[in-house]
Amino acid sequence: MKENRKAWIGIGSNIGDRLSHISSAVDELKKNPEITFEKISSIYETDPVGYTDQNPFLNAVFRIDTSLSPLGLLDVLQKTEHGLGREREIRWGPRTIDLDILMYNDENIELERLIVPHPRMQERSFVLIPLKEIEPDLRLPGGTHIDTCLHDLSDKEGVRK
Ligand SMILES: Nc1nc2nc(S)n(CCO)c2c(=O)[nH]1
Repeated sequence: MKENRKAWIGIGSNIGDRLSHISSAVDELKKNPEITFEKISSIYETDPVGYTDQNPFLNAVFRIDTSLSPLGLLDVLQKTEHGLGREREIRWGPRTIDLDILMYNDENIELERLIVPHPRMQERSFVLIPLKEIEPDLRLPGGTHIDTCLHDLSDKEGVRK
């Protein structure tokens, strides 16, 4: 019997009917017998960071319980993205749906395909604000309390419920 593991996933969309893309992706993942949704944040409207010349995103974060391995989970997320028409044109560019593994248990993973914890999560209010909603007392990888991390970020006003 495989023991189950916790994973935190970031979801985002900034093309087309963003809300329906997000709810379709969640519905698709909920059908997977190896994934149990435990918590899901509100959906936030967020200003684009990184590549800023694009439409605003809708973002959320959810926690799952899963028997999938990290790469097994990545495969399921990428299949879900492709099923919703995600085309990886510009790496940082607009996308119908984006599913990122933020954390997987307390594991550190450094693979070509997968780096966990997500290397940019601690500098992104569009991740930390929804994450704090579902995990208010979370200590981020490296031990920093999520409030401390959020306090230092300057892009908080770019995240709106
Ligand atoms: N607000 C916001 N900005 C972003 N920039 C990139 S790249 N992405 C894609 C996630 O890696 C986002 C996003 O999801 N939300």
